[in-house]
Amino acid sequence: MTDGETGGALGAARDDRRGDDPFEDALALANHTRAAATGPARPPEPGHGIRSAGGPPTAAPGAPTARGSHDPETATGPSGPSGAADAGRSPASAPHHQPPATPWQRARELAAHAVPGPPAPTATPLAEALGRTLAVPLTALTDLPSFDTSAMDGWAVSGPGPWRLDQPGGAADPGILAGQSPAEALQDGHALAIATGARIPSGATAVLRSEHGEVRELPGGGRQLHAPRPVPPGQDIRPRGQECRRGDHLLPAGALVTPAVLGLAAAAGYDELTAYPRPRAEVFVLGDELLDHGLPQAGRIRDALGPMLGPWLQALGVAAAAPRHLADDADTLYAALAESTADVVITTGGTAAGPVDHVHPTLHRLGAEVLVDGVAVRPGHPMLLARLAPRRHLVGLPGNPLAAVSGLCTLAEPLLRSLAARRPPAPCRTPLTAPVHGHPHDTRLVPVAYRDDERYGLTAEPLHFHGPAMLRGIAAADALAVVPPGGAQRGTELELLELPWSAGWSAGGPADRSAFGDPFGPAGGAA
Ligand SMILES: Nc1nc2c(c(=O)[nH]1)N[C@H]1C(S)=C(S)[C@@H](COP(=O)(O)OP(=O)(O)OC[C@H]3O[C@@H](n4cnc5c(N)ncnc54)[C@H](O)[C@@H]3O)O[C@H]1N2
Ligand code: MOO
Repeated sequence: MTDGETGGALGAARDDRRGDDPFEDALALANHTRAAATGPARPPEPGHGIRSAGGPPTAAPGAPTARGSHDPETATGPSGPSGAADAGRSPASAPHHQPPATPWQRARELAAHAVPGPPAPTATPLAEALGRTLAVPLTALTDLPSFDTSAMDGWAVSGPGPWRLDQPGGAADPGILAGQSPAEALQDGHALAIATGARIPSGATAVLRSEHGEVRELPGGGRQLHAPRPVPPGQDIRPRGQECRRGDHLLPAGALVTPAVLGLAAAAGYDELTAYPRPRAEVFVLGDELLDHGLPQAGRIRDALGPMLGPWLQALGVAAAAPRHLADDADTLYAALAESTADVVITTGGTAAGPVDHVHPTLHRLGAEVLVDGVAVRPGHPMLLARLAPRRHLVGLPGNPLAAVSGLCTLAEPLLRSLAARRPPAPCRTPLTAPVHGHPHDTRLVPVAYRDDERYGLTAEPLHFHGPAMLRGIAAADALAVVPPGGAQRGTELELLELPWSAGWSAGGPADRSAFGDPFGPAGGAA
């Protein structure tokens, strides 16, 4: 139903809303400045038209050959003209030829293999290594612990008790503290106060915890330490090399640098790690209707994608520049794409063939190679992937927000994962708590939340509010369920694409059902 939404009097509304608007002005200024700074848009290289590598080389038998159930007119329109002659033309005058949609799984593979591999690894200071992938194994640069260490606050003791308490600094002597190097050996029958983490003096055989010892004054002066029971040798001493020996293999190449890996690397003596660079992404948010603050008004709406995509990309280990809003203007988009040096440019909106949908014509004008032009997935089927230069790609996300999420997970995530040398996530299949309708031909991605089921363990509950323009479902979700054409019954184990921040809980919480009201009828109704 929502596939058939139309833009209506969009063009007319757009003229009305130009006016005294600070965001509009800032936008215009930013784009103007940027365009002016770069001079006239670079002309395309002669003979470069749009080169489509798209098409589904492995289309499943019986797969749809036009773009799903969409208007066949748009699926069979003529190819646009190539080269400079069509620069700046509106899509209305150069209709985009829509090739067959690529099957969803194939689209993900094409995205993952769009680059031959990650760029060369670099030495990366620990503070910048989070989220990168190790290019070489992590081996210990030192024994850990690197010296025999007291595991408790108490006394280092030598031999069986009782022990004469050494207090070279007087009665208030704190003994050996962490960070100090005891110079003198402990004599047999002697004890010395020691703190957790302090280096064990040579000659010590064990540590007696402070709560287990009793200090008694001796009649002739001095003090004696008593233990209620015998202290086994080695008690509460962490021996040197207990965790690892210098040169031990700690983690393999390909491991993700997590906060815990940073901690381990620091403990093992590293100041920098040899890791693959973070892919650099730039996000261009298209749409003159978008506001960056306040309430929607006069036909204009808030930009939901700018605030979402930066952090989402960061969660994927990407260095993402602050999203830039671009005016719905072909030359502005052309200049921004021609100028960008990012590994991956992500555009939002403008992928369809509406009056101000400039993505296809601009790729054409740039001579980009379109690798995926439409995917057999709902929502988000107008998504696209193009090669701007040998190692520079563009992912065109549809403007509808959940459709954009679908494009992000389908095309951007595998591409960025390959660039970052990240491993694919472990396959995750979970039974559904409720049936989900399917699209007749296309894969569907449906937001689901994890639920604990007494009988089945971890299950996935399909969420409502999953229309292409809605984020309410995905905001409460842990994952997107991959629903095959035709749908899935309750209890079916479906592949899940986990959201990058998912940790088995969701914003609504298992007990709160209020987020899952029903504007669409049955759970998981077809988008
Ligand atoms: N004649 C046809 N029209 C449309 C088709 C089609 O096949 N034939 N496909 C529809 C589908 S499905 C989608 S998805 C959209 C994709 O359109 P675009 O990528 O060109 O996106 P826009 O037209 O710019 O915007 C679509 C929709 O999303 C809103 N939007 C855009 N950006 C944002 C943002 N940053 N935050 C929030 N909302 C955003 C925009 O206002 C529109 O409502 O095309 C359909 N049309
Ligand atoms: O159905 Mo569109 O692909 O709104 O996402």
